[in-house]
Amino acid sequence: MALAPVATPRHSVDGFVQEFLHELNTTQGVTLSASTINDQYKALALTVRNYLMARWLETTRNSIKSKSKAVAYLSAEYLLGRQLGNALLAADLADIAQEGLKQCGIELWQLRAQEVEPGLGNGGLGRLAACFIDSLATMNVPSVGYGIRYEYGIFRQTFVDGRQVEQPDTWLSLGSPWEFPHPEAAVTINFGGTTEKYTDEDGRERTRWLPEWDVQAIPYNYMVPGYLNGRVNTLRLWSAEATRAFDLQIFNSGDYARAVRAQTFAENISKVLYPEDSTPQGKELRLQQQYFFVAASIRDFINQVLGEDFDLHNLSDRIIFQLNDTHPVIGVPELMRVLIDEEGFGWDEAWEVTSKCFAYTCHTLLPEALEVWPTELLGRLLPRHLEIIYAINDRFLEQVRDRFPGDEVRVGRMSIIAEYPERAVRMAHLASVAATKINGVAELHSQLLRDKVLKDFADLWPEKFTNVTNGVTPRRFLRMANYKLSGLLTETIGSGWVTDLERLRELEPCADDPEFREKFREVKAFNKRRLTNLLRARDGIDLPEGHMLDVMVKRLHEYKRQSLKILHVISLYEQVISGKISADEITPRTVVFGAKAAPGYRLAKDTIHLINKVASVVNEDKRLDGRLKVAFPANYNVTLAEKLIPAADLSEQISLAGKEASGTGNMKFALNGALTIGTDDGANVEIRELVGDDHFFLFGMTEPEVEALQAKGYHPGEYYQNNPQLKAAVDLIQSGIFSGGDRGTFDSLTSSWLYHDRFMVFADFDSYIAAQKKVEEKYADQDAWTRSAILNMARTGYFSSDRSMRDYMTRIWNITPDF
Ligand SMILES: CCc1ccc([C@H](C)CC(=O)N[C@@H]2O[C@H](CO)[C@@H](O)[C@H](O)[C@H]2O)cc1
Repeated sequence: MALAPVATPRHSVDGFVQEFLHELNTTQGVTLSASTINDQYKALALTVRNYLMARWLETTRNSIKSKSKAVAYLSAEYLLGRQLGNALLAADLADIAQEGLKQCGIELWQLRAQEVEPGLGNGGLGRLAACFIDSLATMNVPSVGYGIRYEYGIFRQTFVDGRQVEQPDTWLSLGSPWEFPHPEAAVTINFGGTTEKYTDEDGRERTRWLPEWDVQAIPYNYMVPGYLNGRVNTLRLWSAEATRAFDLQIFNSGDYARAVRAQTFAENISKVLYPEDSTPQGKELRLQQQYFFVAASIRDFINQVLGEDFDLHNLSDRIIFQLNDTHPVIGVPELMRVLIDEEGFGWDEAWEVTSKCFAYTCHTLLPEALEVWPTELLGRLLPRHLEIIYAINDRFLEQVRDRFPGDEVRVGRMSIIAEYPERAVRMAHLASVAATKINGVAELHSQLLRDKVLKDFADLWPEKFTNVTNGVTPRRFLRMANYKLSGLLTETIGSGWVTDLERLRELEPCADDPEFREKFREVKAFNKRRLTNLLRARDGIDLPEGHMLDVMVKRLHEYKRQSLKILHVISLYEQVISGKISADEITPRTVVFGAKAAPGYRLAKDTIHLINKVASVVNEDKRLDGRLKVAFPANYNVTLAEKLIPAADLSEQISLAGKEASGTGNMKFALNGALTIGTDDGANVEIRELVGDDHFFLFGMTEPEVEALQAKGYHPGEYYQNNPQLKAAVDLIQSGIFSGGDRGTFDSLTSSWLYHDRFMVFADFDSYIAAQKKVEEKYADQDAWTRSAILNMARTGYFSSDRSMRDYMTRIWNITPDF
């Protein structure tokens, strides 16, 4: 008996209101008059879900029915941002909801403000994953995102006396209306124990894993709606629960704590996101998290999509697992274990399949960010996987010796197993051996991977290496975050740009149109007023009228050089209070920072402290006549980015060349009509090539120049001694003026600069200051500035994550969208 397809509510104000009130009454169990904002928000979310449900079920049914190849995006992080606005957009419900709610006496923006964003990521890598799954859905690509449903996401940042203090991220405290738990599809995940050899019924020598303990991986599904295309893909996040939640015997023996210990122990696995984004702490729980979600995802895809009668020899015809950095690479020995130990494949048979099922994206250039797991730890937690990794390595090193006979130094360098300082597994080497394709995230980055970080592997397998420059979704970071600009774009070139961002090119002629420039400036002014209202209400920060907004928002890390930005501010301040320049020589500017520091990253936290202390002095010093301000709203996240980026005039992308793999904030700012001051690093290079040198403030050493200076020997103290402006700025910090007269407060920072300065802040200082002069000169000519801003927008359509997905499909996945 054919079931009727799920009814979608009527796409009208009445249909919407009816559905909303129905959800308010039946699901929230309240009347409109008695409902709280949270009730109304929940009911609205449920209503929007209902408009998307039919297409979600349809998409899921088709993806299981279709025999076409799909992508499984494996990522330990997804920085999703708020869901309501994006769902309203995808379902083309924003206007209807606005009107319908108004009829109910409710303001849509108030309900949107009720949503706590799922902060299931640290920064660039996590947000990129979120942009990518949005593009995969909008481009009709059969795909599923797999990850971890952390109970606590990235910490909430507060400032106490200018210092970062972390608060737990209780994003689930009011429940999340966007998740669909499926405990019936739980997967058992094993840990610990030993392995044993045995002879199977066919007399073959086999190995089996005898795990010591296990947990349940419970899948929670999230909708990933395509933009106005009737498709809804799925994001499947795993949550850990104890297999035996409660031990009644132990409870009855009165040892209540031990009775529930298994539960707490198990739950710990998906309890909290590790807040580091570049220096792995090597904690066992982190490895448990990685194996937990990857093993569940592989088993889930085989069970739920392929089904038990699927011949796994053909697995690579149906799936490609994209490894979002090395965090999910334990999936390689896991798939080998499943094929050999559970499916009875021989080694070569299993490797034949496995080595066609994975692709690896590297997101970093910092050696310390490359994960290595001590064999002691990995062997204790996953004894069978360590055996398999050793076997993979043995066969790999045979290949290396064949190709480079007698070159044992190379063998040692390339081995998946490091012997020093302790025996450990190099996860980037394992990924490079197993992956069909290895890509960096910007052209310069991919080149540096080939020439340096993974050179040995590029020499061995040049065909494996490719590049896919990052991108950002134009739905969230333009259409939704900057709706005033979107309106101007659509009225000027039509609405096609939302799914075909290169269409922005059609705006180029508008740069020479004074009328359009005026409209563009009105939009920017609107966005600035909106930000001003937000920061006043959110942080008690007052943004002065008519200032250039100079914005630096990204994780706090020495290589990103927030220190260079604050030294610029301190230098301007020093010159005024020392009378070298008068305040009116300064272009009215507010420098806006947004940045979280990993809790254990001392110098990063000291930099936050310095920035806040400089702000509290500079913002109150009348001698500046209010022409230079510093604003540092706390808890920078996706929601704040959506308000900050559209309001920005100047985008700070000032990392030391050769350190930032790509950057994605740089793309969001350019697309929202901000000009970039930046080094030739990461994707800045490609942004500058596309927008043109006249519309980009380039400064600093190039990557080869950095290498050369490093090789020659870099002595930051000399730059300090020989550069009076730099010296005056550093001395002002050491004077104690920003620390209530205490001269030593920032010694950790100033001494790290004077004696190490690993990221060459002093070496690039002069060039940076000179570029900032050019910024001031250009900003004085608002028409020239606006013209450049429009050209930045018109020429950066390339940085759509839709284009990135097209590149992955053609260069790595060999997949074509479902049409
Ligand atoms: C602690 C282990 C660890 C190490 C590295 C990472 C990430 C790879 C760091 C990260 O987010 N990298 C950023 O990835 C972005 C997306 O490709 C790039 O645009 C940024 O340049 C890069 O820093 C997370 C956690």
